[in-house]
Amino acid sequence: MSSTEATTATTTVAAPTVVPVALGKRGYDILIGPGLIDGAGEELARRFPGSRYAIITDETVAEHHLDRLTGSMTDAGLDFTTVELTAGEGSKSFPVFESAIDCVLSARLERGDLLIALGGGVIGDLVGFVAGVVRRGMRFVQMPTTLLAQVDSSVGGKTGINTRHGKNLVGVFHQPSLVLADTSALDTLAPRDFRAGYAEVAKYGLIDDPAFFAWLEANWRDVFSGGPGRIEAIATACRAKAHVVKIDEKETGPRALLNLGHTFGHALEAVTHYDGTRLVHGEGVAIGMALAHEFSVHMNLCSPDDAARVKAHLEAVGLPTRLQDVPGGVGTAEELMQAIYQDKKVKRGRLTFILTRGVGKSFIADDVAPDVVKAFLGEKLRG
Ligand SMILES: NC(=O)c1ccc[n+]([C@@H]2O[C@H](COP(=O)([O-])OP(=O)(O)OC[C@H]3O[C@@H](n4cnc5c(N)ncnc54)[C@H](O)[C@@H]3O)[C@@H](O)[C@H]2O)c1
Ligand SMILES: O=C(O)C(=O)C[C@@H](O)[C@H](O)[C@H](O)COP(=O)(O)O
Ligand SMILES: [Zn+2]
Repeated sequence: MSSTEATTATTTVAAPTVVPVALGKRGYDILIGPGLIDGAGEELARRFPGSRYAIITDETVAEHHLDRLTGSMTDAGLDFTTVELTAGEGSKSFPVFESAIDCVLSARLERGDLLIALGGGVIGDLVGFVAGVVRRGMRFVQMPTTLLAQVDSSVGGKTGINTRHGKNLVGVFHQPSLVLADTSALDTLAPRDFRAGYAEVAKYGLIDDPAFFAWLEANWRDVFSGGPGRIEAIATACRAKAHVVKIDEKETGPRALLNLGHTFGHALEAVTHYDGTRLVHGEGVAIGMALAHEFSVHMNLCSPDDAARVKAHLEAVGLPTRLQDVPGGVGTAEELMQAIYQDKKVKRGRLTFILTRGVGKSFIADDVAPDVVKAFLGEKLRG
């Protein structure tokens, strides 16, 4: 055999992009790239020697990606148990929270062990909350498998569940110990869920990065088709979020900017009873961001051209932008206002909104007059 024939073919996997979240003792790395689930066992064994794990996922994600993770963890000699929950927003609820806790305790995981959230934002928010309270705080690893989770929910430590009163009303700030964003997991994601996650990507441009928004307008097809722009967009979003979380971990100030589009969006999710067939979070955020720009025009803060530009881009990628786009309707302006009053940004009964002076010029507006918001919503409901 010649030396050329003897050479073993090796697959070169590009090193992941690493984005640090600089929070001192609570700091951690976000690793972004393809194949990270397959290499997770080794990564975990190196970073958390001697630990046991509970992998918590949903049934859809399990079907596509659980074997890759359990195979890798078995190869690395790790001890773990797995829990599969029902997919969808309904799992961010007290009954599912309780049953997840029961599984973790039944497996006798100790405080120093780790939970692994393998899934989208629903699994990440729920598992983070379980980790935050079981034995008064366990460590957890985020393995986000949706675009939304890779660019937003897996980073920053906001965890929690919904109640009939509103979105994310019960939860804790609890930072993960590591985020492994395997971009190849996105290949199995339904187009609707990919689009919904894109709304949160566009959000970073609209908050304070007009160049990123312009880049997305030019490159969104590459992001959707899985070209090199996809990892670039995810890394840009993670860097932006890591920066905001570093300067304001518990949202006493600028972190509220990450709520652009969410005051309206969360109200829409609440009035549609978190029914993911009618509206998913990212779609609510897309409508909410379009409304936030139109409301800013209504308040003479933003030019109609900028609001139209934002709406045009969201519509170009196939996202909804109007109240009328929600199947089955969204109720009355009064019903939406009741939901808006449960927003966590309400201070002493006064409404806070993220408004804008144009693309990439968002700001926090305290004390927005409720009758002006209600009149605006009434106008929008009339079409
Ligand atoms: N904590 C935060 O900072 C934060 C930020 C943004 C959103 N969120 C929350 O995130 C949630 C929305 O997250 P989401 O959009 O990821 O929804 P999700 O977790 O419900 O996932 C969407 C759907 O995709 C499926 N799925 C996930 N990964 C898949 C894959 N790789 N292949 C095939 N199917 C896959 C899921 O089973 C589900 O049916 C909302 O509850 C929202 O409030 C939290
Ligand atoms: O991380 C944040 O801060 C955000 O606001 C990100 C949002 O995209 C996310 O939907 C978050 O869960 C909303 O926070 P909430 O405090 O309004 O529940
Ligand atoms: Zn969001």
